[in-house]
Amino acid sequence: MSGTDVIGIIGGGGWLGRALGRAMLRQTFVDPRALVVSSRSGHCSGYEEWPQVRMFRDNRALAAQADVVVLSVRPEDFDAIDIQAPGKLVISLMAGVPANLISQRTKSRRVVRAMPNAAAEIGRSYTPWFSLVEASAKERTFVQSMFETCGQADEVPQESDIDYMTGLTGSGPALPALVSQAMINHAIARGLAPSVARRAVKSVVAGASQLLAADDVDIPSVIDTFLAYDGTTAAALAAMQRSGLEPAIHAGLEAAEARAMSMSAERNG
Ligand SMILES: NC(=O)c1ccc[n+]([C@@H]2O[C@H](COP(=O)([O-])OP(=O)(O)OC[C@H]3O[C@@H](n4cnc5c(N)ncnc54)[C@H](OP(=O)(O)O)[C@@H]3O)[C@@H](O)[C@H]2O)c1
Ligand code: PRO
Repeated sequence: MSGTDVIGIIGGGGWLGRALGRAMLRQTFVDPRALVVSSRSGHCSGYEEWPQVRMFRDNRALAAQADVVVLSVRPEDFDAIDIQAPGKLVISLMAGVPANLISQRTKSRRVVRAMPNAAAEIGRSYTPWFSLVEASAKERTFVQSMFETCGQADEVPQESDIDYMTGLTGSGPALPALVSQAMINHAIARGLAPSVARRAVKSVVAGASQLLAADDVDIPSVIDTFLAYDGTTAAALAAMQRSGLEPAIHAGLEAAEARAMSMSAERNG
């Protein structure tokens, strides 16, 4: 792997493909002349600032030009992707498509499965990744650095970790979104102006996220501190626990994992 490798993103105009492509360009991880992207129409929006990025309709042509192929189409669209990439590094962002199947179809053993999330758009994804065959030190550095252009990343030792984390971190941003929506709904029902309710909740959730993200902040200690204070916050937390918040979150994570596993199982036949 080298800094001059051509990177091709199949589905490079989609939500995640575009977020990754733009992050790599912004962070100068890839030169715009070394980025190729594809869509069914042959045009991908989001790259206007980098006119040297090449756009393809034909995925075989893209794969022929690229040293590294990123698969960022929806899982159900994978069947229509007919590329040969023997010896090339193939990085899939798809949920529920097993690495072995990707390897079989692309004719490459060098397959990595990664699971970024919607915060890639603002450079705040968390991306676990798994390599089907043991990656070389150069490949590891390349993949890790690629995903660090849009947030934090970690290699994980087994593919089942990716299926689990498809829910935990891939779908993860949707969980606080749902909690936020519940808070907004409550505030509006109690008579707050919707604009004030939305602004208040967004501000609280964004502020809390930054507070919790600090390296020296330990989440269980934060909860213990609120409980020990024994005031209104402790009352809220205790009532939420009694109402089954934790089982509800666990059920959500298990449902996402089960969906990822059943998608994989269906594809493995
Ligand atoms: N969004 C997330 O937060 C997220 C998080 C983790 C993982 N993922 C995974 O990332 C993948 C992409 O998700 P997404 O949310 O970015 O979906 P998306 O917004 O629908 O993007 C997929 C793109 O693939 C393109 N495409 C479909 N068939 C194609 C083909 N034959 N050749 C070239 N391009 C093709 C589509 O573009 P045209 O219709 O213009 O061709 C579309 O823009 C999925 O497999 C998903 O499981 C997504
Ligand atoms: N977003 C995609 C989905 O909802 C994959 C993980 C997160 O299926």
